[in-house]
Amino acid sequence: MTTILIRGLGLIGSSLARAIRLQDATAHIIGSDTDDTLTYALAQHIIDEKSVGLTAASRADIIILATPVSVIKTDLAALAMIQLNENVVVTDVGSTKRAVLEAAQPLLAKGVTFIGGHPMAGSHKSGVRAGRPDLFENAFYLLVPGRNDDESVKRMQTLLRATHVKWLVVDADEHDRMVGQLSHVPHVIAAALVNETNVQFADSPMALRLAAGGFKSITRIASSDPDMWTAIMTTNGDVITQQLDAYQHNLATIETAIVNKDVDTIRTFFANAKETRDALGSEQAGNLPGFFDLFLNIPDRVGALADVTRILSEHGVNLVNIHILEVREEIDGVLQLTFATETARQMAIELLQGSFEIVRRS
Ligand SMILES: NC(=O)c1ccc[n+]([C@@H]2O[C@H](COP(=O)([O-])OP(=O)(O)OC[C@H]3O[C@@H](n4cnc5c(N)ncnc54)[C@H](O)[C@@H]3O)[C@@H](O)[C@H]2O)c1
Ligand SMILES: O=C(O)C(=O)C[C@]1(C(=O)O)C=C[C@@H](O)C=C1
Repeated sequence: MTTILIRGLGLIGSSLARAIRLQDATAHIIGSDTDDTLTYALAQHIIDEKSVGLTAASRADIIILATPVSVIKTDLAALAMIQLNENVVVTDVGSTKRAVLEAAQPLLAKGVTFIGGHPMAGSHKSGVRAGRPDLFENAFYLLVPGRNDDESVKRMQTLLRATHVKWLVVDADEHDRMVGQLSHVPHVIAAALVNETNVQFADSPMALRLAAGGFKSITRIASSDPDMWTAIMTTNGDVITQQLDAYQHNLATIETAIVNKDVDTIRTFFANAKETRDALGSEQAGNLPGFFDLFLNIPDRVGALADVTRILSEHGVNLVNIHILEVREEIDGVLQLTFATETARQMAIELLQGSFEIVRRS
């Protein structure tokens, strides 16, 4: 039996737990998080045991740190003070790697195996309820081993084989530069665009509701957790600010071309971007938007819930998750339906809006 301690059972930690569980029913999964999260995770059989802080660390064969990077750093320092299992593998899922590897030095100095990890898949949603076992399927999972140790890397890959990821070993500098451009800068841009739009519409707040696919798709990630992103900005700041400078230079170039009505430059700007973006595709894992929710008022009558699922399945619309948020006797409840694609959610809206009241669209 393998004992696995997962510290932080949010989107990523609970998705890993769910995937491990699918592959290895005998694994003993211990969770460490807030009591609310642990109670939910235990009830849903995502974990087998609740624990506090790092108290279970000494019993674990693998320790997965899946909290914000700031907490991962503190935990790595604390782990260096604890007597761990001789063959333990310690890993993390943090979005930056130089700071994490630096914080792992005292642990490495004690001879403990540490392998930095970063699954390149996720969502703007957070928390244990957002996790799913297939979150990482076909996504890249970057590994930054603390020292050359192929055997430990293989052990970790075996433990996490149910994630069905594509493993890639990189060094910490390379990692932070790549994800800076591909993930961190885009999150800054999305948040800045939303904030600036808010300022521009200060005198007409209703205008934001006109936002269609363009604004929504470029700003989806602005809904991500602020604490997680603060920790990322403070641990990859030098790279991010350099890349933002280059981006601003690019913006200035297109701005000048627009002012000068320089049609050739403007066209080349869009043509180059289209060529690169088209080659990337839109449906590959790690790129998927992840979750599309729909909220319905569900009347307090026998069979109402069954009607919703029947209508959707009759039309081949797949649900990722269904969750009753409120049920009060003789009063409508709120039903949360989660879909994997925007197309599926749109179909569901069309199919259900005649029979049920749609209350919110996130
Ligand atoms: N969200 C993504 O798309 C994504 C993708 C890849 C990697 N990551 C990285 O994975 C890590 C987790 O991100 P997430 O999206 O799962 O976040 P999340 O907010 O869904 O989960 C974080 C969990 O950690 C817990 N936590 C926070 N501080 C804690 C503490 N001091 N003690 C115990 N528990 C604590 C929270 O209660 C929460 O359950 C982050 O380091 C993030 O950078 C995120
Ligand atoms: O899909 C999203 O919502 C994400 O933000 C996932 C995303 C990314 O930027 O692509 C976010 C942070 C991670 O470290 C890795 C993946």
